[in-house]
Amino acid sequence: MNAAGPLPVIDVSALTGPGTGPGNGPEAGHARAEVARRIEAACLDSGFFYITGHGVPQALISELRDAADRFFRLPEEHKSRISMDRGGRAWRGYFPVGGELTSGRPDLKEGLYFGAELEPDDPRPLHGPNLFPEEVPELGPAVLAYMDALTHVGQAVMRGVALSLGLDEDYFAAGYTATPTTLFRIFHYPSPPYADPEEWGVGEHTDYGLLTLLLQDDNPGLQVHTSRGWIEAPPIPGTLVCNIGDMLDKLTGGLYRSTPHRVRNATGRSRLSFPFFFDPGWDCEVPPLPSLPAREGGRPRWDGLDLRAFTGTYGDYLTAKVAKVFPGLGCRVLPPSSGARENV
Ligand SMILES: O=C(O)CCC(=O)C(=O)O
Ligand SMILES: [Fe+2]
Repeated sequence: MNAAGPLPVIDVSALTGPGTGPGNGPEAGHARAEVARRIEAACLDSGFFYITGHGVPQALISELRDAADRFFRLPEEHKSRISMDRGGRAWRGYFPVGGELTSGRPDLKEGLYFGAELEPDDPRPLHGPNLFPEEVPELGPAVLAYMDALTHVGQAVMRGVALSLGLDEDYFAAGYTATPTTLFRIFHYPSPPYADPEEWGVGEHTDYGLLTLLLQDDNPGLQVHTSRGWIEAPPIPGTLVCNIGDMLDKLTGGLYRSTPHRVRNATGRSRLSFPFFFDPGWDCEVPPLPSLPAREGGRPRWDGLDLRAFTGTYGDYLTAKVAKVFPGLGCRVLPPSSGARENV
């Protein structure tokens, strides 16, 4: 592991607080511009940074962690009462260790998948009601409150991203994220022996959407593939790790790269992590931003994929990705005629 310098920590409170509206004075605008400059530097470098000043109450974070910890300590037969098989096309619920294949191999993690709470008859794949455990009744309310809080953080960071790209601060909120796709997962990485060096908690991958906002417990494990090599992104109390996903890469024509990362829990303890995905609306197509100069080439992606070649909606992209990491579920979420699978 290359011990290159740590990732930047950016205080985003200027983006979450009162904005540049009438009566707020020029200072608010200056503060936002400064945060945007730091976000730009981080996105041009590794695409990964920590944020502070996000405004998510510590009490809510503690409630969520405690409830998740209680859930993963339940016996397997209780956890599997909300198994993903029961969530169907909504892609919700619990999956056991080895149940997800991020890099074509089973991950050494178990987890819970959540999303916006919707009706069972929602026609879109990956949309519908959540499956919450009866054994831990406090988990459901904590998840929904946390997703709500993180949606605000996502909008705030995207204001900074917009400013960093020379766009109006509400550029994304007025379009791509007017109705964002929001997904939330809780992962538990047991502390396995890792006899095989090719075994990972989460295999190397990039994230699919615009931004990922990751809450970690006290245990390290996340590794990021920067241009200087693999570095660790250990937990820093009070922060969230923020990284950009494939859709922001695609929108910026590769100017902001979505960076591969992976997880190995070698602490000897259990590790919990809470990634929240803040993504474009389901029906949005995501061509390069018209305001940016067209860019040719650039370094090849880790997986050889050319994001510019994909032309469908974000919903198409996400559904095809999910079909790959959960092959059993894929046949249920992807219509047989979908061509998206081949392109992603
Ligand atoms: O668990 C982590 O620290 C990261 C998880 C991750 O990369 C993901 O869910 O996309
Ligand atoms: Fe990820």
